[in-house]
Amino acid sequence: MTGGRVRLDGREVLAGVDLSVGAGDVLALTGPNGSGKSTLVRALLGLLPLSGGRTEIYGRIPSRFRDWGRIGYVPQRLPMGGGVPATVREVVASGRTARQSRWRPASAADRAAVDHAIEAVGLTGRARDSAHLLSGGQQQRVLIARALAGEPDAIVMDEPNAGVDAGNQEALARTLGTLTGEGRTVLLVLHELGPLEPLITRTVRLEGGRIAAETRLRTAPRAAEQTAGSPA
Ligand SMILES: Nc1ncnc2c1ncn2[C@@H]1O[C@H](COP(=O)(O)OP(=O)(O)OP(=O)(O)O)[C@@H](O)[C@H]1O
Repeated sequence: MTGGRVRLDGREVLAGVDLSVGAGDVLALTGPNGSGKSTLVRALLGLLPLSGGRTEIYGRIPSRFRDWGRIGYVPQRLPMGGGVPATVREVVASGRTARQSRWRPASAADRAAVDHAIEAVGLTGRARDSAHLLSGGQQQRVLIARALAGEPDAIVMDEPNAGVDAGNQEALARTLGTLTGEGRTVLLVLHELGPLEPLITRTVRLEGGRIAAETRLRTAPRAAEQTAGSPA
């Protein structure tokens, strides 16, 4: 994003943000309530229009980007519940659609990816249960599995630890550790780094819709790998 601005209800909620998320980065977006973190994430994904500036996903503006299977988005709140009850497996399988041919039924690879995603978040035993009957922390894991089912290169999570107990936060850290070890890119909105701290490569702090501070904590695993692998 370059000079990204977003106006909501006549108010400038993002006031000129320059942010680049590199391959293999594990970037934590922090900042006080109302500083614009969710707005920034949604604007980066093209879910909110910019009133100024420009943003690109893998080199394309969001309206021209087609390869949505490369991105897994875990929103802050559950879009599920209320409506038709769906099983954990059904919700997770819906995350596979961006990778599937539109006219073909799920292949063995699709089913294996869904099983693998459910296993990664430790919900194999609950796969046939109604997702809306699970606890908040477990529902969060269902949404994470839904994002993982598409085998994305980049995963974006808005406050994955909000309202989640310590045990589930540790479980998320383990799942994310596997993903970052595979060189995937992660963008997280976090109130506090908590158990995810050892995985974070960069923090970016927003205040009043602007970037107030940026810190690099460690080299991104993929960047380190590339440096190590490149000829001297
Ligand atoms: N649809 C909307 N219309 C008008 N204002 C909005 C809208 N959505 C968000 N805002 C305002 O924009 C500001 C930034 O909101 P945003 O949710 O991006 O902040 P945040 O940093 O993610 O906050 P939190 O940590 O509380 O989730 C807030 O002041 C919020 O009230």
